[in-house]
Amino acid sequence: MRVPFTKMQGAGNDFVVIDATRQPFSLTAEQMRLLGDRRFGVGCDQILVIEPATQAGADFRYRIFNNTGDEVEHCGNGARCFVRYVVDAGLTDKRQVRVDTMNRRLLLTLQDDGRVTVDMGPPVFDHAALPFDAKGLTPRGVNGFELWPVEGVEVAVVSMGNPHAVQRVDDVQTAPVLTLGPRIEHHVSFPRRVNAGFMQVLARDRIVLRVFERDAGETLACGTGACAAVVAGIRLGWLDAAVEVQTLGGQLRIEWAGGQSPVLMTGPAMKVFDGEITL
Ligand SMILES: N[C@@H](CCC[C@H](N)C(=O)O)C(=O)O
Repeated sequence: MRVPFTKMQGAGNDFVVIDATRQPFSLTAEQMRLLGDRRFGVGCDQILVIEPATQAGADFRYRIFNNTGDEVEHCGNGARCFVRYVVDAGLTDKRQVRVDTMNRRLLLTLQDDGRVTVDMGPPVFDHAALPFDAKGLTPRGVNGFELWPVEGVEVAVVSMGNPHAVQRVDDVQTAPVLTLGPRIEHHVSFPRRVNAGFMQVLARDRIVLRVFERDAGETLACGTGACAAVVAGIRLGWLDAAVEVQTLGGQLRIEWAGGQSPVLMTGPAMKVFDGEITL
């Protein structure tokens, strides 16, 4: 099967984008693993599939698969690349696009400087939503929020549509992201596993973040991870309402006014090349 695709990246988090607005998407999990393989395929952190809208009020539907072939709920950097793709491919002439993911409707705005702002919706702290099973764990309350003891460190748990466990570290460069990340990802308290964030607070409006993503391992940036880290930092009293997040692959701006207000994420989205692969 010949599969046309577009390679894209947002702050170095990289994607194979498949346009399924004209023909149905039919790749198996095995074919997606091959597509995502950096040696035997194209290589990417996630595969993004763009489909026609199925719900009233939406412009498109957007599905996300980790490079393991597992379908997941959300991808923030991918959302920015999605809107860049649909505008550049002429699939819409709107600069504000509404898109449905597995469990959220996102509003995306293409800015004049080429960056994209995504209304990611509100964060969710309900443990069932992550899911997070706190049985046997005693939290430490900080500023009315909780830090949970997991794998010998304290994590804040937040869902941005997908699950995140965020910890504060003194030095993100030397943090044990590659060894502790997978242990947190697979910890028994997270039945559907979790994305593990490591944040260093530089100032109340500036953090450095590394994320060990569920399935994909450490990536150069994780958009939902940046939102989760800033939300956790605000709830814990460490951060202000607008924060610049430095990732390994670029900078994201995250804003959250608290409560049920949506988290806003602004950052880059770039095409790398078009291609075609036979699977
Ligand atoms: N890179 C993404 C998140 C992709 C999904 C994640 N690995 C998961 O399994 O939840 C982002 O930019 O948010």
